[in-house]
Amino acid sequence: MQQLSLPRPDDWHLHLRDNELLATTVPASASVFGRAVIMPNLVPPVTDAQQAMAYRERIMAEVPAGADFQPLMALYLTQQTSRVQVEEAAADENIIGFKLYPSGATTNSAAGVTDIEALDHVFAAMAELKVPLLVHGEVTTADIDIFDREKVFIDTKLRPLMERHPQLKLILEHITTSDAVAFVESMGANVAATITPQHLLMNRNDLLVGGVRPHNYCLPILKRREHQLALQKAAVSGSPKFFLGTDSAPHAQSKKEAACGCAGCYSAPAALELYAEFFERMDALDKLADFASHFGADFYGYPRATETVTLRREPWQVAATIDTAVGPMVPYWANETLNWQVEK
Ligand SMILES: NC(=O)N[C@@H](CC(=O)O)C(=O)O
Ligand SMILES: [Zn+2]
Ligand SMILES: [Zn+2]
Repeated sequence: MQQLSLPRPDDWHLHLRDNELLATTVPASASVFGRAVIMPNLVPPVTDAQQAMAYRERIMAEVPAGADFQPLMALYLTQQTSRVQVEEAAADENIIGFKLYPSGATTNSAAGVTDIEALDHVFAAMAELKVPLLVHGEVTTADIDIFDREKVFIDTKLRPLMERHPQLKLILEHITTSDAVAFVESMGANVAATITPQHLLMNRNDLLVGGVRPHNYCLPILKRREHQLALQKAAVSGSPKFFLGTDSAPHAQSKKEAACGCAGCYSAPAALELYAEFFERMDALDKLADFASHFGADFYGYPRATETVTLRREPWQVAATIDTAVGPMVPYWANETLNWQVEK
């Protein structure tokens, strides 16, 4: 196969950051994706509808002419989030749901949730008003090993949460373990998951063998190979519960290549091509359109895209660095080759 057309894909988990960096990050995603869920972990976080609208306007100002890009704003859930805010979110077509960051779990999560159970009235309102809950699923206590944090979160927080709120529409984001796959499969159609390119293409060897590779460092951290295999199987299974969310998370090169490097892979410059690479390696290119363009829209209740994008089989090399307003950035897969290229 030399050419592959699919309905315009959507990115159901994306970090664009803010201000001058938007001139780089928005075109990178808007040139390929039709819709994207915009993560709210700015400093300060995007916690209410007003802040989200102001942020959305800053994003829209950077959408290239001719691109039809729809940012779907996620609001940052805090211990102070109220039922009124859930009602506001439900009434606002530009807001997709609330994002739960356990406090301390990841980049800019300090304002996140410290006591999930204390927010039960908020989750009840979300279930009632059909407002989705997007979850970074990791516990944060020092006694739990970083490689076990997703599984422990599922067992101690998520399963009980779903028992208390069985109707809650929940997306476990950037899943990394066979435990997460099993959890999602064990739940009803109101529970789904996104999977990143790095968790499909890599395991923890790619982070640590032969030297530490900071550009493959993200959270939840890459796991052992058997978990990667479980994610791969889920992605090509044809189950509508698993779909595309890049978690493209740009950090300046100087912040990644540092004594205490930031977590996040900037995959947007090659996002769809990375997924195509994975699906081709799995001999499952026929499943790419469902994963990238159909299942997420179906789950969230948006119409499937009618426009198409075309991938050509024309190997290319991902840039070593990308110049941005905050200095050079090393994209995920830098200097490596990809077989497929999006026609732009
Ligand atoms: N995935 C990451 O490693 N980093 C993300 C935050 C997140 O999605 O957890 C970021 O904002 O940098
Ligand atoms: Zn996260
Ligand atoms: Zn993320």
